[in-house]
Amino acid sequence: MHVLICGGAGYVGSHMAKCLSVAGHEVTVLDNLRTGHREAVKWGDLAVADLLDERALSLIFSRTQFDAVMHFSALSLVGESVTMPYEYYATNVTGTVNLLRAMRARDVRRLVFSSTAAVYGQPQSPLIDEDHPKLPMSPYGASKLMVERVLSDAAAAYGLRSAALRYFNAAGASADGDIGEAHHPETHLIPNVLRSVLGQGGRLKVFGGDYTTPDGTCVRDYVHVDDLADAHLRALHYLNGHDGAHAFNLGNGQGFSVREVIATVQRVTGCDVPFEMGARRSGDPAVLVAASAKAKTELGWEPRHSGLDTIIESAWRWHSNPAF
Ligand SMILES: NC(=O)c1ccc[n+]([C@@H]2O[C@H](COP(=O)([O-])OP(=O)(O)OC[C@H]3O[C@@H](n4cnc5c(N)ncnc54)[C@H](O)[C@@H]3O)[C@@H](O)[C@H]2O)c1
Ligand SMILES: O=c1ccn([C@@H]2O[C@H](COP(=O)(O)OP(=O)(O)O[C@H]3O[C@H](CO)[C@H](O)[C@H](O)[C@H]3O)[C@@H](O)[C@H]2O)c(=O)[nH]1
Repeated sequence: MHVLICGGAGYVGSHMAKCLSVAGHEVTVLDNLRTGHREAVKWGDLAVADLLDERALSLIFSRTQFDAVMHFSALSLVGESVTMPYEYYATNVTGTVNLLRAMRARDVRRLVFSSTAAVYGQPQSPLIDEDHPKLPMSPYGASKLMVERVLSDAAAAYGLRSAALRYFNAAGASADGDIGEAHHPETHLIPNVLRSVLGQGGRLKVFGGDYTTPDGTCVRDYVHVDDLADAHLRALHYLNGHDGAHAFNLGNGQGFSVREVIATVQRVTGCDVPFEMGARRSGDPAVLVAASAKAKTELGWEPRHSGLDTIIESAWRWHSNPAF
């Protein structure tokens, strides 16, 4: 297959490009390089374009007949989305509708879409499954849920087959250290803990120690980026035999607190983590853990790099010697 990867210069998308390439597929990356990196595009061609530029999209689709699209492009910081909602809805919703129109014009009928646990909002049960109420608390989460609605409507109107993969906390890096997470500024926990060990960015600030969790810090479900890529590949194959718009949670089903992440980093790196306790970050639920039974049953997905040690070891390898 020849797969177009929108956002393939970013963190998850670049691991996807590698995974598809290793599986023998051809890849083209479309990215505006806003948060992505040219150096992360090592598999397939790069078309530098913005999803808001319909002419550029139509040109890219006229050059190649893609078999499917994987769509990672987005603005994806919860806090930032609250302060600049127009940009978030434009990129995440309008950009996606532009992409879907370009696909329709060329009769490309399969899409795997990066959704998020943020579509659920405040958890109403310890484990979140796909039927959990969807009450996003930020423009970011709302924009992803809107796209999921568009995908359902597109299935009914145009026969688009899609899978929305709702990831929990993507983490880790490629085992051989050639690509990894490189967000500037970095907001995610694991890279920030590692940066504090490396003396970059000062002491780690722990956002809140007074949550109703066993040690008072927030609990999250960390899933290795290569396991996410594997799930996307499985979702793509799933769409060969299934009409409609589908959604799957992707997580390990096991939560780790911020303090547990810090302790694991200390163990894996053999270094102390300089940190201080700070105030809660607004919008952070105390616990977010996935029930991913649906992805296991229907996609045959099983996370293989799911241990927190494995995730942190791979991230440590990358952050100690990043290629970009
Ligand atoms: N990282 C996580 O923990 C996480 C969790 C849940 C969901 N997600 C979702 O997964 C996807 C990938 O996340 P990531 O961490 O790799 O993000 P990222 O920022 O590293 O990658 C996004 C890519 O999209 C590109 N992009 C942004 N706007 C664009 C536009 N208008 N046109 C073309 N390209 C554009 C960026 O340049 C970047 O390369 C996002 O959709 C995000 O919402 C991520
Ligand atoms: O420097 C930091 C960074 C994070 N945290 C804490 O660590 C936990 C994890 O935070 P991340 O920023 O790494 O991840 P989030 O759970 O906030 O966000 C992730 O999950 C969301 C779904 O709820 C979205 O999908 C988002 O894109 C994705 O990064 C949170 O409790 C946060 O408060 C800190 O204490 N200090």
